[in-house]
Amino acid sequence: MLATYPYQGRTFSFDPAAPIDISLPLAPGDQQVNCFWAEPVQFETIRVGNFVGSVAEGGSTNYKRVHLTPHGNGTHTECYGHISAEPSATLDRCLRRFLFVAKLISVAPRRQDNGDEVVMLADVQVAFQNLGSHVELTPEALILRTLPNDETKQTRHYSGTNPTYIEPSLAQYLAEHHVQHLLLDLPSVDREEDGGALLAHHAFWQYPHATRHEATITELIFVPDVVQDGLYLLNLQVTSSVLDASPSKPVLYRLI
Ligand SMILES: N[C@@H](CC(=O)c1ccccc1NC=O)C(=O)O
Repeated sequence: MLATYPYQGRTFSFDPAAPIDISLPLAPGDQQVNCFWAEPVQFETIRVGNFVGSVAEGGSTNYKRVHLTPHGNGTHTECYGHISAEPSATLDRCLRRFLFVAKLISVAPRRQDNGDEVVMLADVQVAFQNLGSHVELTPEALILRTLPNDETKQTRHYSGTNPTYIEPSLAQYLAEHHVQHLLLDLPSVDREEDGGALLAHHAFWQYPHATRHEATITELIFVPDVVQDGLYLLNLQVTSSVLDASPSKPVLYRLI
């Protein structure tokens, strides 16, 4: 059974029973994706008096404390609070809608003279054109799958490896075209070590001169090869943490 979704004067259809989860799991141990020198996720069994929060150890319930670093462990979504001192710049205030029309494109980064691998604006523009159908449709969200798309992206330890990032002019272009949400399979839109410049973050949020308060960036997604480039309905879910970032669960539905 198909459901319909209206967008820019058209009616699209999607199958609610066919979700495509593009988040990475949050699990303890060193088999998980990791970046920015974060400690691995930890789930700690709570013990109080005779109580043990582990059914395996004889307790009545599982009851654990979670230790995690949103920017360093797994799929996460952030708002401009990532680069702002404003106390009100928290994701729970910025992200108030959870369904968006998204385009998924695949782009290979280009090696720069200094050895950096960078996703270039020109290549993204070509990929947009190559989508064929719905070329004229400006999406609310852009999902960037970098090539090659090997499975190791799900478990990579990125810290200290100078991972791929995006050209700041690409972030600027997305802001100018009112793309509110950027999702990508990299640890950051900016260079791992850039002296605190964070040029693409600033360009995407137009911070601080014309801050795009509702715009978000989602990092460390993984889009399997079987998912084709094209038009999707994106359901972007986060925790209600009062923080600049949250672990997140982006889920796609193919739009037809
Ligand atoms: N590149 C920045 C650091 C940075 O971007 C960052 C540091 C810790 C956690 C997350 C970061 N950026 C993520 O988007 C710098 O060199 O200061």
